Amino acid sequence: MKIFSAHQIYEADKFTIEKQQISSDELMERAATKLFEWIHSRLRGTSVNIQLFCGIGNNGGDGMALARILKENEYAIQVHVVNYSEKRSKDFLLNLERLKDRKVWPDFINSDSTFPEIAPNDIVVDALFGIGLNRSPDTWVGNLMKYINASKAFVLSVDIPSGLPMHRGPWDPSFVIRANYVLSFQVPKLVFFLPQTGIYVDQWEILDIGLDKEFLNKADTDFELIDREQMLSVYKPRPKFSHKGTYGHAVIVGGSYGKIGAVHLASRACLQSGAGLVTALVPQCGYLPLQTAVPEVMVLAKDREKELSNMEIPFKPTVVGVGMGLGVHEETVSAMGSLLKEVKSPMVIDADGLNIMPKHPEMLQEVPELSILTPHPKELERLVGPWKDDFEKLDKVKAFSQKHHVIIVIKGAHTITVFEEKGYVNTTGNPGMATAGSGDVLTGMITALIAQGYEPLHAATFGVYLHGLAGDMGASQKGYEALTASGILENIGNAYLNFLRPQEVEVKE
Ligand SMILES: NC(=O)C1=CN([C@@H]2O[C@H](COP(=O)(O)OP(=O)(O)OC[C@H]3O[C@@H](n4cnc5c(N)ncnc54)[C@H](O)[C@@H]3O)[C@@H](O)[C@H]2O)[C@@H](O)CC1
Ligand SMILES: [K+]
Repeated sequence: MKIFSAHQIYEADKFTIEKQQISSDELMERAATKLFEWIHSRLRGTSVNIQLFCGIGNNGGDGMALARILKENEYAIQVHVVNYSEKRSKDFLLNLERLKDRKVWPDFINSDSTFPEIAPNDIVVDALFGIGLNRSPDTWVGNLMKYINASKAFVLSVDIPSGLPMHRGPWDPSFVIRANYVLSFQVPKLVFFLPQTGIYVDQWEILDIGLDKEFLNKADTDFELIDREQMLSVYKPRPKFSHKGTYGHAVIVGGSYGKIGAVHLASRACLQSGAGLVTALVPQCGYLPLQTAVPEVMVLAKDREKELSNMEIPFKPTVVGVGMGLGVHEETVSAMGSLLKEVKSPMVIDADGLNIMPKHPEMLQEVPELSILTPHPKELERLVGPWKDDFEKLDKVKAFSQKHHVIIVIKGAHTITVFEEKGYVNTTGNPGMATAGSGDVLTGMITALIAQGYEPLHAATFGVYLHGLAGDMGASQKGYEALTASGILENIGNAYLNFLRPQEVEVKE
């Protein structure tokens, strides 16, 4: 599913209005009707007090139109116009008049007004600002937002939590509505998925307001949501007459004294994600534990006892995954330099494999094109430098990806895979996966997909998707706290099964 910028959404609105020969207020009416249907299907006429806080632009217009439809259906409503500007939109004014025609008189909140009381059982509809926010809300409007946030009421935001700009972090983090639920028109918004702004959104859902499908399909967007449907188009079924050679020989390079477990996790994850053969390249201390714990994995134990000083691979592997538990011993660093010179095909680089790079920038030049780097936030900062907000971070990562022609997997609640100009936002996973070794499992999985012939970008997005799904399945058995990297690993098979199972189609009444 594509993620559109504000500019693209306005374009889609305009295009739809022209093509379908409707007026802008008809589109607003559609939006408001969808909002009403969502609310009505849940409340079914329950007597609850609904307080609508409406701005003076089109987001406020949506709120006003919704208020009218709620009133027509005998809901108890109170409408507040938050009068933050004289520049009222045409469709807002039209819907204000329509509301007055129904004998509903909104109260107008200005900078010196006392805010209305909000009871814990009320429902607040937040229609202050939509995607048109382009500067910080005035202090009194911000204070109203804080007041709404401090209430115990359920807050339903129209399109986007008010106060969140579409293109940058908020000017003041306390001047943003914290939404229990966001009903967003037609397309998801990037801010729902970024760590600094996703915190304002508990749950979100898309309402289809009938924007032109052809326009939406054709548009080129900077970001995309990775979902099951898309991954199914990437998935490579295993042919009957295949053999283990068909699925490649992956080499996992890593480990040092006390950190052999990282290689254990990555190698097992690599096998369980479908690689034909897996060899672990480790220092001597890794030989016995790996041979004992994972009989399916071949082990190449190099000369030193406690760390790798030689990463020579005596055959041509399909793919190399490197870095987990490696340490940063001087000789390990130099061995890594040689490995990078040796390998010409895309690699997967994680953990210490990444930590080595910023101190040895010359190594970055040796990273094969289309390699996949999987940094967590600290590792990422070392690679691209600090950022002031998530948007700057994404810009920096895109620039880095373009410069070095590599794929970067920004790990987080919604992992974003970046390749050149574009970001792919993952939708699986849960907070239970923030646990030791989770990243080693991911590296093993992505390495396995490359071994099986997936092109690197697909290996990264599909690997991230499956890893999250395996984590979700693990968490459903054990809960977040008890989920471990082994728990994720054990569910890779279940994740594949779940992913490939035909989904039940929801039958509408
Ligand atoms: N035809 C359409 O374009 C549709 C628009 N829709 C709604 O329209 C919204 C966008 O509406 P608008 O573009 O009118 O913008 P908003 O309603 O988001 O914002 C209101 C206006 O206030 C001004 N403004 C921005 N920041 C401000 C600030 N900090 N203080 C004071 N004034 C500020 C801007 O001029 C902006 O246009 C969407 O989020 C959606 O809810 C929906 O009705 C669907 C159809
Ligand atoms: K809003």
